[in-house]
Amino acid sequence: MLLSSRSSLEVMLDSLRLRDNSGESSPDLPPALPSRPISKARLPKRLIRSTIAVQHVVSCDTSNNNEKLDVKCSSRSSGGGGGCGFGRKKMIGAAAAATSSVSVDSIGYFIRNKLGVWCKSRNDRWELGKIESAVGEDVTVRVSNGNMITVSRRELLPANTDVLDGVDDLVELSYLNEPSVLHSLQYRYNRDIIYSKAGPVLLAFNPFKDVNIYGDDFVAVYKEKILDNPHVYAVADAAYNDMMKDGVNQSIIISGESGAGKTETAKFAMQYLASVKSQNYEMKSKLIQTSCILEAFGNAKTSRNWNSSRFGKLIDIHYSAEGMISGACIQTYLFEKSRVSQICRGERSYHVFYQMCAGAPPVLKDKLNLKMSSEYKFLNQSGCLKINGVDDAHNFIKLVDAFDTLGIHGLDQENIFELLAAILWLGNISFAAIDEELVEPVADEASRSAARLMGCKMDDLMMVLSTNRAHNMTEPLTLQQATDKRNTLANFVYESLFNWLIEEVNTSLKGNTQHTRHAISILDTYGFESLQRNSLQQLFINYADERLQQHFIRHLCKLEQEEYELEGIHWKKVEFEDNQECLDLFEKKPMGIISMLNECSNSSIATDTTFTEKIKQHLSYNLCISCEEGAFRVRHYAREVQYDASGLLEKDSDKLQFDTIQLLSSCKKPLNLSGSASGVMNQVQAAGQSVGSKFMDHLSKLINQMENSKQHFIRCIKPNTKKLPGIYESDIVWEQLKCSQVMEVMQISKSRYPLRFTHQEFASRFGCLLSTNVMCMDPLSTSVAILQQHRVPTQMYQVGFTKLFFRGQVDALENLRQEVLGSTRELDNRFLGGRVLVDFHELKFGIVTLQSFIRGENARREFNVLKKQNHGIALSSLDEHMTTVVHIQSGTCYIKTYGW
Ligand SMILES: Nc1ncnc2c1ncn2[C@@H]1O[C@H](COP(=O)(O)OP(=O)(O)OP(=O)(O)O)[C@@H](O)[C@H]1O
Repeated sequence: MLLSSRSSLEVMLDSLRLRDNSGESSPDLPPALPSRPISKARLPKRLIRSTIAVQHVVSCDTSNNNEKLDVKCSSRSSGGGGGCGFGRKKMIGAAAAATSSVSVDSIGYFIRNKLGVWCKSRNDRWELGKIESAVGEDVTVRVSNGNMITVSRRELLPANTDVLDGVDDLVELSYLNEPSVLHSLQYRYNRDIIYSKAGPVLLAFNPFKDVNIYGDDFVAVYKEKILDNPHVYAVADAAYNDMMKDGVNQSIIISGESGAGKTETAKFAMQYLASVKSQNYEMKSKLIQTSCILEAFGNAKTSRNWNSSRFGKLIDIHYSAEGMISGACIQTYLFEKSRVSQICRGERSYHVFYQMCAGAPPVLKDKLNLKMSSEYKFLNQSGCLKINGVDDAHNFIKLVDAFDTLGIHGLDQENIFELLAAILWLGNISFAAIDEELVEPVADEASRSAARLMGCKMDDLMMVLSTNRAHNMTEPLTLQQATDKRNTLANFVYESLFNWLIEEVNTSLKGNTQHTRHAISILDTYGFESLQRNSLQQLFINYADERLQQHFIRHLCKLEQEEYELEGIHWKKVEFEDNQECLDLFEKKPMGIISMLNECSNSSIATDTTFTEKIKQHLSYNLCISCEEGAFRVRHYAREVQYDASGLLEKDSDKLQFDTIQLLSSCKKPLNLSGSASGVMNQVQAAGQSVGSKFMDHLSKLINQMENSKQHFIRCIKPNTKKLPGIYESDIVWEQLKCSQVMEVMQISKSRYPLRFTHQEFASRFGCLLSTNVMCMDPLSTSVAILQQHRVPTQMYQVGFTKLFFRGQVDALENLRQEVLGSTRELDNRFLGGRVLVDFHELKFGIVTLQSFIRGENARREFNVLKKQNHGIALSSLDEHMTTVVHIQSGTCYIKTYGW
């Protein structure tokens, strides 16, 4: 019964070659992709195959009936593209997938079967209805409120049967078009079901209210697998289990617009991961309290979010081999320090300033000469001091609690508050004119308090704020120069304080590194930003977002499809928008935006204008950029943004004046924050690396870290711009789904093969199920033999050059394997135990002797070979029709039979 080791491989390669040459499927190969079975839903009796291809107009016949349903794709824009060419180009994927229309041939079918359709009403909203009649191009649809709407038949889209309303995974929908996906998500959102799956991606809607689905009880329910519906806890649980099972680092990548809920989602994920093994209570509470400190110092009210994170962060949670938390580490990037001195109308500076002013006890207030927040220019300039429903004084108490939990002791806390107060007083330093143009700082309460709290001499501070000193020359300052210098100093002190705090937090979370085996990282990214005036901060935020989007599509669209192609399996390619061109714009060396910025900000003669000219000269070939007077526009994957060039070079070089560095180094504070910060600054300046190039390196490291881990993606969605519960704005939701290419990811997921084994893995895992001699067969032949022998339906898998691809789990095979292993392990245990072992030897030799009498030499020889292998166990048995040799080695059971 030995199978030839060459034949199946050769046959497969031949058939693949044949197929490639002829363009047709070989009969030896599994059939083309079947429709994915719909698990929860009952399909309409007449099954309609819904192959919606993107980009090109395609038509597919109904597979099970005589009537024809054509599903066509058009590249009609459905708004939001911002009117730019790039935006329209983007519609190729998502919009095309979303506009598959009900064609002429199928109208009759829809009428007869009373099937639902989507059509757009005059106010541009999707309406669900049933076709009443069709005349020529026009179709009359009765929509759900009873009204009749007449639309062109090309504008109709098929609707899913209502059995599919609110499915957990959108991939289960028969029709993945815009209104169907939006309807399904709205159906869930209206019922406070905020999590849904889009294939491998978890969609998390911001409910803007408490939905009571978090906390210890819910953690327990997901830990025990009592619930398995989509939830951030389920994602965290999968990451934890994968880490324990495969011994591989994991990462949870959370993305979405500002205010979409990334930080909250990251906190829930962290809460779960800190609780999954609850023995290390101290580390758990430290980890949870970290958020309180990070948010106080790094979050602020913006126009989009009352608690917006003004930095990106990656939290690594470390685990021991037993799955216990052994420590954690936080990396931050792109901290927005300019917010300290400049805030837009209606926004706030960092929460901690308001918390301190409202909640500091009288003794501390006296020490800091602290006033109400309304008395500080840095805080009152925006006209917004309070946030509805937020108690700053109470949050101050919570912050001090968090400091205590993390072991940041009293003296350090006091120094932190002194520096915060110093910053506020710096902002109140005013300038008096000394002639028509030049100014000097006023020696008043503000400058005295700032100098005292920073620990420097008042005169030194006054000198720095009245002159620029370079190359032994002293130049007086204009009002603008003096104000900028003061603000730069304040921003720098705050940033140094923030960095120092992160280091302190990391020291506290370090734990026992000796016990660390693996880590789960949570990435809470900066959301894409397009403000009225966009400068360096937005340029880098949007570059980072672009880079992470590339990572997202690379993993979920590109690599997956490339693997199918490389493996030579049947696959209908889904087109998606690759943002590589836009990334090249930033990353190319030496002529990308970041390299050119770096070069210009290190040059003494370059200006913002020469920088934009350079962009124009060297990058105009790239379709993603266009230049204007004093600005340039970048066509990002999300939308087009105009960046103001003024001040870019100065912000990118981030240089402190030499006299400012000297001032900071002279500060005598126990924390020596400013001193250590100026040391770092010197190094940076010496290396000549601008903010942008440093950030690009940092981001590359971050992405590499992700690449070396198993990734789990969460996309947060903002249901409305009003930041209110219960409001679902379809166009806002669609814009977010479309930009992030979630539609394309779903298209791929709908027909993907989620489970895959190399031929070797499959053969060694399931070889024990083969009743033929597998020892001499190559892994591919073994794999094919297993699949054939166990009659795995050919629609469920495809055989690639090096791997087997499965549509779903191979539960049946797994169960069989468990049975075989279970019974052999039992034998194993029994035979290995004392007396039984003696019985086994007697039995074994009895069998062998008997066998050699009856069966000839074949099986006996095989058995003897196995017997000689010390690490295995072999057992031979005999029945009426065949002899079986069972060999257990390294946990795998091999069964060979020799027939009569
Ligand atoms: N799952 C949730 N349950 C309840 N409220 C939520 C949830 N997610 C978000 N929110 C609410 O929305 C607000 C904004 O969320 P969050 O700060 O997490 O957004 P973000 O995407 O991190 O924004 P940014 O990019 O500006 O930092 C939260 O402060 C909270 O009020």
